[in-house]
Amino acid sequence: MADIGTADVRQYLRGLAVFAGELPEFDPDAAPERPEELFVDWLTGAVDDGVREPHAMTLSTVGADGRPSARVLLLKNVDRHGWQFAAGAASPKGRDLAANPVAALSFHWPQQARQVRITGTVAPEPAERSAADFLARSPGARAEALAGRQSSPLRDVRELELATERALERIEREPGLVVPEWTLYTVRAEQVEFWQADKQRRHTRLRYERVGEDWTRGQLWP
Ligand SMILES: Cc1cc2nc3c(=O)[nH]c(=O)nc-3n(C[C@H](O)[C@H](O)[C@H](O)COP(=O)(O)O)c2cc1C
Repeated sequence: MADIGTADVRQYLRGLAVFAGELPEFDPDAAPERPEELFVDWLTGAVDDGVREPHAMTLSTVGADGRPSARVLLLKNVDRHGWQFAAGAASPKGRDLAANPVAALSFHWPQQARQVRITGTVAPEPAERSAADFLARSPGARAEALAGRQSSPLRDVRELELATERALERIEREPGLVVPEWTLYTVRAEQVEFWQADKQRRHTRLRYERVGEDWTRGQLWP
């Protein structure tokens, strides 16, 4: 690991590689009519190139106080209805979404120097779909959700250990148990931008914009 003092960080960052390696082609004129089709194409390309956790994305929300907040989540599904993720409704992000049902999602696949940016409105799915998502999680992940209190201050690690242990026991006793606040959310995209880096900085940007149930698309200046 490099040993750098804080005074040298600027220089150190300047020396790091960006858009290294071979970059894929992106022809915006050949792009499909719908953004979810291109998204799945890029996602599978990221998987093929060995991107770790290619389905991890940054979810940005806005709180009741107007302040933004961002964190990484896993994508659960994408289809013509939108991009889905799951989270606790009582968590800070769940509370943000209740106050302001809008969000931005961003994906970054460094091996291909690609980025996808999505903005839209967010709606919870019906309880039975959220329950199905919950039951598909591993026992450990279900126990974590059952223990609850996500993002509240942890004063004693033993309290967490005890709560997780109890939650795991309960899940073993009641395998069909569902945490009601576990929610599958769908982002109904209004804009989806596909960004492909170019080593010469002539990046290619294609933005889709929703028009009812259809989409228009056009390129943006880099
Ligand atoms: C790769 C990765 C995947 C994650 N997936 C999820 C997820 O699917 N759902 C979730 O609630 N939190 C997930 N997290 C944790 C969140 O980033 C976050 O710490 C947590 O949800 C609390 O966020 P909040 O305080 O803004 O509500 C993930 C974190 C990482 C690094």
